[in-house]
Amino acid sequence: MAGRRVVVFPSSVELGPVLAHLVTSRAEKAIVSHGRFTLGLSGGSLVSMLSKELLAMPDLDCSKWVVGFCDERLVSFDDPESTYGLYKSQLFSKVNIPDSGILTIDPSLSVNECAEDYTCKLKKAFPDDDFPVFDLLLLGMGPDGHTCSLFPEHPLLEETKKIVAPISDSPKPPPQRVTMTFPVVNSARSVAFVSTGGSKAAVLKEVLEGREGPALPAARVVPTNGELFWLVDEPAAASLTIQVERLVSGAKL
Ligand SMILES: O=C1O[C@H](COP(=O)(O)O)[C@@H](O)[C@H](O)[C@H]1O
Repeated sequence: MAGRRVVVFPSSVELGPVLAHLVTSRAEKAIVSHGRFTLGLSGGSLVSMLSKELLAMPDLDCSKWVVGFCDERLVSFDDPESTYGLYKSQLFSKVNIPDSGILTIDPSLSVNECAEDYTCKLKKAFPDDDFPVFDLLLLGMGPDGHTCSLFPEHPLLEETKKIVAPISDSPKPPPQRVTMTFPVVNSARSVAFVSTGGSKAAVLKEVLEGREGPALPAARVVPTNGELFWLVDEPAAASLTIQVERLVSGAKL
């Protein structure tokens, strides 16, 4: 597929620094171009890898970053399932992102109100866009092929109007979440999936090489005008037969 780069690393040890460099290089470019860097974060296994690798970057300056969440679980910020809560303790408390630059959900609201409230926050942060155009979205993929909180065979896969949607029946706990929709994901200037470990091998093959039946959610991420990276380790890539790039540490994307 044109514009998609599948990049395989021996392990997350080599992948991590390349991911951090991707983030900071897209940040520099965005700040030169339009004065700020808008970053969408996912939860799950990404949180600890990204936090560790960004904190290891020399002279990290996040003062012009605006950070949102690709999806968020509707739990209080001190719940171990809260994606914001995890980033707060592992990253935000240690870098200079202004509080006003961190766009959080309001977990005290009902799931529908929460999605509306988060939609308003994104519209305010992106007043010129019909669908927010993030400079970079970092995505994960579950072993079922979900990304954000967009799950296989769920009606939300067909959402075309909303920026943020509520979900009350997430098959992965917790059941109540809010999620960016595909129109937002596919409007981004850059999208990078991070997928590691042998538990992702079978689904990664289906997502990247196709399958019988409807495309899995992660396969529906095809940025309209943006670049798409799949950063994976050897165990996750073990079943792939497509051509991939193999990189080691020090590589730059
Ligand atoms: O529930 C979620 O899962 C996905 C994938 O997580 P991973 O631990 O398998 O990498 C994550 O991207 C999403 O943000 C999260 O809410």
